[in-house]
Amino acid sequence: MAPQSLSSSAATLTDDSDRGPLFNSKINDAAVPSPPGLGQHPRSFAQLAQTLRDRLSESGEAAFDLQWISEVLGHYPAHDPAEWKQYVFLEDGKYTRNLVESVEGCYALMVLCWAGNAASPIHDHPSSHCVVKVLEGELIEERYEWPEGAQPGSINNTHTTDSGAPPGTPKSEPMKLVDTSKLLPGRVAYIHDSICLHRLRNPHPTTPAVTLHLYVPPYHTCRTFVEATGEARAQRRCAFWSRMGVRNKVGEM
Ligand SMILES: N[C@@H](CS(=O)O)C(=O)O
Ligand SMILES: [Fe+2]
Repeated sequence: MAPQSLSSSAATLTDDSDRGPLFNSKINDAAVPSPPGLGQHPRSFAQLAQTLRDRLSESGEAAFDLQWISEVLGHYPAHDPAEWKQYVFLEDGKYTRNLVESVEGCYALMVLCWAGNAASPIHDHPSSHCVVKVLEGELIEERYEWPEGAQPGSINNTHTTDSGAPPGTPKSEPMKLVDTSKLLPGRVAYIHDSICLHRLRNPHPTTPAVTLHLYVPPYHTCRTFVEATGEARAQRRCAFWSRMGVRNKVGEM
C-alpha cells in the first residue's frame, strides 16, 4: 500500500504565518551499533521513514513492536535539522501537526512543532500506539489517570455522582496527575490509552520544540479533557497544519 495523506480534519490551531525556526543542533556522527536482529539503523530522516514504511505499511498494528520502534527512533541521530525542516511550521502560542506520510489503517508519521509555551490539551489516542521522539528543544509530558467512567469500555458504568446526577454521569473532580517528565532531544516516549492520558507542553517561553510522532494505526478524532473536572469534551477531528511539507489552504483540514 502506498503512503498517502490523511484526510483528517480540524483540531488544533490556525492562522497562516510561516516563520522559519532557528536551530542549533550539534552534529553527532558517532557510529551507532545495531542491536542483534534490528538491521541497519537509519542514519537519515529519509532512511527512517523508509524503515518504518517497510515495516508498517502492510500490516500496521500487527507489525507494531514497541522495542523495535523505540530502537529505530532512538537511534535515528536527528543531527541535521535540514532533513525535517520542510515539515516545520511554527505558529505563535500553538502546536502544529504536520504530516510526513501515512498509510490508512497502518501508521502515520508526523512532525509536531511547538511554539514557546504551546501545549496540547489533555487527550486520548483512540486505539493507537503513540511513539514520540524529541528532535529539537524540550517538552514536559504530564500523564493523567482516566477520569472515572471515561475510559473506553466503561462508558456504561452506573456510577452516580454525589450531586444526584443521573447514573453514568462521571464524578466532577480534578484529574489526577500521575507522572511528569522532561522530554529532551533524543528521548523516545510511548503512550497508549491502556496506560493513561497525557498532554505535552513546551515550557520555554520563546524557544520552539520539534517532535516526531508515530501513530500505529492513525487516528482521526480524539477526546480532550478538562483538568479541573475530568469532563470529556466532545470528540473532534485532528487537523493537519501541513501535509508533506505543504501548508494546508485556509479552511482545509
Ligand atoms: N497526540 C497529540 C500530540 S501530543 O500532545 O502527544 C496529537 O496528535 O496532536
Ligand atoms: Fe498525545
